[in-house]
Amino acid sequence: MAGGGKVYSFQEVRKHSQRKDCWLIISGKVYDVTPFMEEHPGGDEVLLACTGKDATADFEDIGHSDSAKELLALPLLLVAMAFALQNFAKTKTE
Ligand code: HEM
Repeated sequence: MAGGGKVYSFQEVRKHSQRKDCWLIISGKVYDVTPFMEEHPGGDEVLLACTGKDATADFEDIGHSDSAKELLALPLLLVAMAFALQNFAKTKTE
């Protein structure tokens, strides 16, 4: 969550709608997905397309796996690092 438990107005969240500064609203929580943009398996474009609005339906409708949903409870910087490591390991074993 961006800011750990802070309450944001929609106007404030909407200011963060760029590739290098991207916040998403999912199920009433604000996520700073900036560090996750490059590592998101669905790509950064879909994330960008979901800024500045409630992205809950988009997140649900795509049919994310249970493990993808569980990632929402973790700091996205750590999630991004884990994905980067996983991809790096793949390039070493292929
Ligand atoms: C912080 C929020 C998000 C996280 C942690 C996340 C995580 C993931 C993960 C782990 C996958 C791999 C497939 C899976 O396990 O389900 C995935 C795929 C995908 N995600 Fe997300 N996602 C997020 C937000 C979104 C949003 C808002 C959209 C907008 C529609 C989206 C669209 C997609 C798409 C299109 C795929 C590819 C599906 C496929 O090719 O199988 N994601 N995401």
